Amino acid sequence: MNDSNNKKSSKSSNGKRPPRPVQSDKPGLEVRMTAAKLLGAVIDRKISLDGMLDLNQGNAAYKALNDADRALTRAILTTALRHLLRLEAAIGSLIDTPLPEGARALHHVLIVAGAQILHLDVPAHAVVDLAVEQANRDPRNRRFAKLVNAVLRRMVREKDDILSKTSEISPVPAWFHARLVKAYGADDAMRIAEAQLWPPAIDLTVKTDPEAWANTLHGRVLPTASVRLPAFDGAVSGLEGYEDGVWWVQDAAAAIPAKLFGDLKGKRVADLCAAPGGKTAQLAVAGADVIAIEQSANRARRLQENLDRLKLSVEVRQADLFDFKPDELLDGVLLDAPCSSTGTTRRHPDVFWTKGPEDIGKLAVLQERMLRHAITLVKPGGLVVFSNCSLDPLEGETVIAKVLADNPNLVRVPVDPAAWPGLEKAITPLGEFRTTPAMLPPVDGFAGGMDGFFAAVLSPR
Ligand SMILES: C[S@@+](CC[C@H](N)C(=O)[O-])C[C@H]1O[C@@H](n2cnc3c(N)ncnc32)[C@H](O)[C@@H]1O
Repeated sequence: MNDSNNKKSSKSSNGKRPPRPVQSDKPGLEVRMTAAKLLGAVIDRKISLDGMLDLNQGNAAYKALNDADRALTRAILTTALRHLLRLEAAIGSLIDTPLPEGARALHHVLIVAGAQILHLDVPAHAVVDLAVEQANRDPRNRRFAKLVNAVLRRMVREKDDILSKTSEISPVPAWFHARLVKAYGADDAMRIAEAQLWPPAIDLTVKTDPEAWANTLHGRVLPTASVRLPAFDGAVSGLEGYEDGVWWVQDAAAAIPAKLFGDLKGKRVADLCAAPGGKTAQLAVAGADVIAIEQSANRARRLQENLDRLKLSVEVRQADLFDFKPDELLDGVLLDAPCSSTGTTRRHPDVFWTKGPEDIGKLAVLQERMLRHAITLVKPGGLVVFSNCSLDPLEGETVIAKVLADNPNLVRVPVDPAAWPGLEKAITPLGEFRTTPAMLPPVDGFAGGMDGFFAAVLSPR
């Protein structure tokens, strides 16, 4: 260690002051204050939770917490966002008159406390105590401190009754629930909406021998050949095989699109929206000669780091896919297009509160443009796989139908359900993949569910 590392300095090596820890004489208070502040940023200002929880560029108060407090803050926030609508209904049922319109800070304190009382293993009396303290310390909330105390104490007493009464409410916003009903019918819509409350499992894609890795890691092999891990608390980077780069984390549904190419040995393939690279890695492991295109410089860097860990050789180009023209037409193109991500809300429960119907429409237009470009890069008889993690047909089935409608030389190559035992129900009559979070039921102590994904295969003639 060199000398400068040992000197105490109020500035970090880049000359900026390090974030100041939140001063609090009450243990646990800074966690709740940070959680309430970040909850407000998501639901009132549509700021992405992942960005705020990033350890490099994220929120200063969050970064200043210790590891255990950060984990608790994250747990409170994901729980509060998953259950937001039911928590709001619960709080509404415990007060005589609705909270004043502008009392957002008070709303956030109550939601943060409610999420812990109803869903987390935190001593309830401590939760109430901290919420009252939080209210007292904020001039906007001080006059409501007694109300906070009364509402939360009742919530503790009537927990079971509240949980049962609010279980009828769809956990997803009304605009999205209506879209689910239109696409999947009322029963499946409620099943899919409920499934977004399930904490997601961790799935791995392994380079070879999923059975052996499932044995080693006490996991189970899924119909996608992914290895699903049992619930555990630690970091995946501590598991066997991580350092050696023999597997990577990838939801089972996300592992499907790259497999739809079939045999890729010796084929020249482009992955047009590549980072962080789960699908690029699959293409390379399958023996393709891969060019990975990624527009964002940060994400292209992360893609390269991930490929380096996996010891995979891929040509990474930081570029806009619309500027990419290969010297010769390719055997295959994967377009895993940017989307509303509504299929990943178990993992990213802020999506429903940061995105709206207008985003779905805009993204569908972009996806269609991207697909029209992608099909020009492939030789006749080659394959284009189009995919994304949206649950909305506007970003999936409709994009494919529109592009097929005015390209008479383009055909859909239907996926054969017989090739996907255990996932036959995820293949539509037209031969497209449509997974939802309500698929893959829980088995033998393993969590159920998979991301909502759409994938279709096209071929120019
Ligand atoms: C859904 S993510 C891709 C996930 C990736 N396929 C995987 O499996 O890890 C979409 C990616 O497309 C990138 N992207 C968006 N617009 C792009 C464009 N015009 N050209 C190239 N990449 C783009 C985004 O930066 C993002 O990294």
